[in-house]
Amino acid sequence: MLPFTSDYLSYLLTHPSDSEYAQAELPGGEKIELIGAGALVITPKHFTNHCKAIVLSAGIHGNETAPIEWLNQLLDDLLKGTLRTHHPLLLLFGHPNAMIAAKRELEFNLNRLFCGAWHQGNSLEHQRAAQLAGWMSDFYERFALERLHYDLHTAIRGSVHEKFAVAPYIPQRPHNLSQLAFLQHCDVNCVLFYHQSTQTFSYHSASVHDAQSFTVELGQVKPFGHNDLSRLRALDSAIRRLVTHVRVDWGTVRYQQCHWYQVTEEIIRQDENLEFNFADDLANFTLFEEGELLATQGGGLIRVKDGPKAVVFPNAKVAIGQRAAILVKAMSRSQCQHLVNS
Ligand SMILES: O=C(O)CCC(=O)N[C@@H](CCC(=O)O)C(=O)O
Ligand SMILES: [Zn+2]
Repeated sequence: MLPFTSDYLSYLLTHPSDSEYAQAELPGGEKIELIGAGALVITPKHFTNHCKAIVLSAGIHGNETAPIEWLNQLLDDLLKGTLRTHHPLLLLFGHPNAMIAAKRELEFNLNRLFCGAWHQGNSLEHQRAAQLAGWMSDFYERFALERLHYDLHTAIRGSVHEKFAVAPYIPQRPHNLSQLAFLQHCDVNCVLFYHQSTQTFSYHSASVHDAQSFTVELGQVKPFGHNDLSRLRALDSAIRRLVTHVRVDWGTVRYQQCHWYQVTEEIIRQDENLEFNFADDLANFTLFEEGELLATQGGGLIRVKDGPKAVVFPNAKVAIGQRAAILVKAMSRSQCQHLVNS
């Protein structure tokens, strides 16, 4: 029996370290297992090899509450039996202790500790990254199906593109156009194609497990109870369609609506003195022209090269040695069209 009947999030926030295993049968006959704090596996009674092993994660950063609330609602509908899944699901509530503290992170940025980086420390975040990666690995091995992972976040700043995805850098693998079309069904028309390997959760699932995965940014950070979940209606419908059908044809990418960007470089915080040359509330994707001054650091000037370029995720307060911003270059209409037709 599960220790909750609905609203798992409320249970989790009062039992963040409860690691008891529990299982139950859902009204539709699927098996639900609570495999640890914030981790649930749902297995349909019958599934074929056309099905997919789907991981949905939210709250890797504790204060990014809209996707956490959304995931809790999805789980509620599975618990009630008003939503039934044809695919094995792993639902992960990333960082319960940071959720309770209403903070992005406690000591370390959890989303920089995957791909084995969890071995480099013993903080709560290092332990949690190892645990989340272990659950993911067990799940994907158990089902031996095509693998999907959507890691849902919200951004610190406002954004020119309210919703956008980061596609991990897997150079040996062509872009999956059906996944890009799926993102459009989620109202995510903006995609950043990363230029190098990272230690994020979505890069972990793509590089270690060959999953089709994305970090998906779904608006701006707000406290629990202050989100307008109607902004996630398209994502909600697309994911419900994904889980309730054995196969969905997401159609072709509508390249006229694509705002795709190539990531060209990262600004790394090298010391205490990194300062951006723009306002704290500058929106993500604000464009800077060739030669414009972006930041000063260690007495040096960081200017735009090969502009215009847009700035995404600027944050001068990240830990030293971490990514303090990324610079992206918009892909032209013909580059998008070329990718779509490739
Ligand atoms: O708004 C911000 O500055 C950060 C929002 C956020 O958490 N973004 C993710 C992106 C992960 C990726 O690059 O795939 C992060 O920084 O971890
Ligand atoms: Zn985040």
